[in-house]
Amino acid sequence: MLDYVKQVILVLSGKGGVGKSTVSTQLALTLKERGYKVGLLDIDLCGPSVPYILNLENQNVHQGPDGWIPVYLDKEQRLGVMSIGFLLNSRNDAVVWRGPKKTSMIKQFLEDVCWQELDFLIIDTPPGTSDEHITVMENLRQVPHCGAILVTTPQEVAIEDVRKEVTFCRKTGIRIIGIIENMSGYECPNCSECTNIFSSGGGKSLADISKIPFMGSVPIDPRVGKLAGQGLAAVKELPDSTTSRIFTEIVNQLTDPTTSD
Ligand SMILES: Nc1ncnc2c1ncn2[C@@H]1O[C@H](COP(=O)(O)OP(=O)(O)OP(=O)(O)O)[C@@H](O)[C@H]1O
Ligand code: SF4
Repeated sequence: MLDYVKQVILVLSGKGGVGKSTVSTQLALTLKERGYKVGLLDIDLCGPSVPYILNLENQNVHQGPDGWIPVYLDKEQRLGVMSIGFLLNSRNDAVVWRGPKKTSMIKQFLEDVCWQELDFLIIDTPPGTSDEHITVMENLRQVPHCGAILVTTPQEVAIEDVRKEVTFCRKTGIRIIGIIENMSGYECPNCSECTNIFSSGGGKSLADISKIPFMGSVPIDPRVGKLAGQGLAAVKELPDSTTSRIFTEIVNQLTDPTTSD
């Protein structure tokens, strides 16, 4: 399964609203800007926000002879996207499915999308550890070059939840690539001064304690919030921002052969 994908990255968070979809999309956009072929699979069945963030909300996926054809962000087809959101009439439609139906939809997402050859497949998951995660983990355990990035915010309560994610990954045998701390201070768009609104450094200390690589701290930047809905990469639109620098560093870590399995 997924043998045409060089690297699969699951993006996980213990809590909702920590910016997991923002991190997944900026990661995908940064990799695309660097010339990689990328797939972004949104399996947040209850709150699929990737089509909105990438400004692809009114697009439809089509069934080809070999499965679903993803929606492409660019005409060069460097970033393909698949989301349950493409199958709903509106973003506000709730998917109220029981476990078995969710499980079979996720299996279809993993098996029946014609991605073509990909350098990276990024999988945006729902928050927490639910049926969806168990299905994904069971299906991906055998896939070489599969790992998870954990996203958290600096507050203690979010860190506690990410600790549970670490245990979950270790129990299910998924390699943890690293932790990203999002909303780590507020970067003023005028003078670039960064103010710690919450406590800071929680993600880094959890990474140190758990012996997991710490990949970077992304500040709250209102300009990044505004990129959501437009499908624009911070590395291209805000090249001088801290966010751009951090995503560049994160992608360097992912593409450096000495840091991968
Ligand atoms: N670094 C940031 N700077 C500014 N705004 C941000 C940042 N990260 C996320 N946001 C904003 O916070 C909100 C929540 O982000 P996002 O949807 O990515 O979170 P999530 O963890 O995926 O949520 P969910 O639990 O619903 O899946 C969005 O409005 C997003 O634009
Ligand atoms: S951080 Fe700098 S630019 Fe932003 S409000 Fe304060 S002084 Fe003004």
